[in-house]
Amino acid sequence: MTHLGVIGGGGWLAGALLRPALADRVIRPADLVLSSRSGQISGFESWPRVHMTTDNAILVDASDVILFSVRPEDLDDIELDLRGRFVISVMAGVTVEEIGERYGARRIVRAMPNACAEQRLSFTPWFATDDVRPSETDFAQRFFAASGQAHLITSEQDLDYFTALTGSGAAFPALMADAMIRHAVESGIDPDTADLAVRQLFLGAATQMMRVAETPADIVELFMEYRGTTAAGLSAMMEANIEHAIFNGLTAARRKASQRRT
Ligand SMILES: NC(=O)C1=CN([C@@H]2O[C@H](COP(=O)(O)OP(=O)(O)OC[C@H]3O[C@@H](n4cnc5c(N)ncnc54)[C@H](OP(=O)(O)O)[C@@H]3O)[C@@H](O)[C@H]2O)C=CC1
Ligand SMILES: O=C(O)[C@@H]1CCC=N1
Repeated sequence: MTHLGVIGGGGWLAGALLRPALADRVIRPADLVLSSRSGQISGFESWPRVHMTTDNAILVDASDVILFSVRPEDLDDIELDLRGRFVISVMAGVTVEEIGERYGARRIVRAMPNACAEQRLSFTPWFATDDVRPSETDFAQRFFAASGQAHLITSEQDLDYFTALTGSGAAFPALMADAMIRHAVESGIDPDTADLAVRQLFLGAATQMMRVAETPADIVELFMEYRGTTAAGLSAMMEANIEHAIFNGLTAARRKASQRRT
């Protein structure tokens, strides 16, 4: 079995990825080492054999696979020699070139999961350098598949785009959901009921969009054809140029994802 070391293993994303992988036995608890700066790591109480450390060198010595899950700005404090080692990174905007330059590794997988990993509902595109071995790509696929849909891609540049589109997880839908809840409350619906109604709406909408053959555009068109209440709402949102707001948001997030290199 693979020995996995996760630098930043106490963080939000690491926990969201690791709990499904542990539950599915992709990794054995005794073969997992997590590091943090503070030594404060919670969320692994069900797996008491997981090792925890504040020393990344100890983590590296104990691991076949080193997964980086720290915030990009924290990399400057991490000095390691990872020549000849297999490295996975989930860090936004950190290229394989940068990882290679900093740490000497050549066998690198870069992935962009999202925090829906905790619910096993991440969309996780991942990219591998040419030198990565078949057993290592197999591990990466199994590891990311435990927490959602793992999708091998061949263009590293596309990862910056996916950082904006799907790495953001619930954030963009949550913005729309929050506006709907606030409108409902302003219209006299009690807050708890508004909250429940909108959460259930998003669950229903996402489940339906995943299960029916029609595309999201088809669904919009279907409601427009009724020329009823929903069409009135959709038309007003289109007139207010909701598409423009969404395009601007994704463009800004995409720009930020590649900003470290500009
Ligand atoms: N959260 C998300 O939705 C997503 C995050 N990402 C990427 O994942 C990465 C992690 O994000 P996230 O989990 O949200 O961040 P968090 O801040 O939740 O976690 C970062 C972790 O890194 C630890 N850390 C920082 N410096 C060191 C160090 N020198 N040695 C060991 N551990 C260290 C922190 O420890 P301590 O708390 O003790 O300081 C903390 O446990 C980022 O690069 C982000 O871009 C990608 C997609 C989605
Ligand atoms: O917002 C961020 O920077 C990180 C990367 C993608 C999701 N969270």
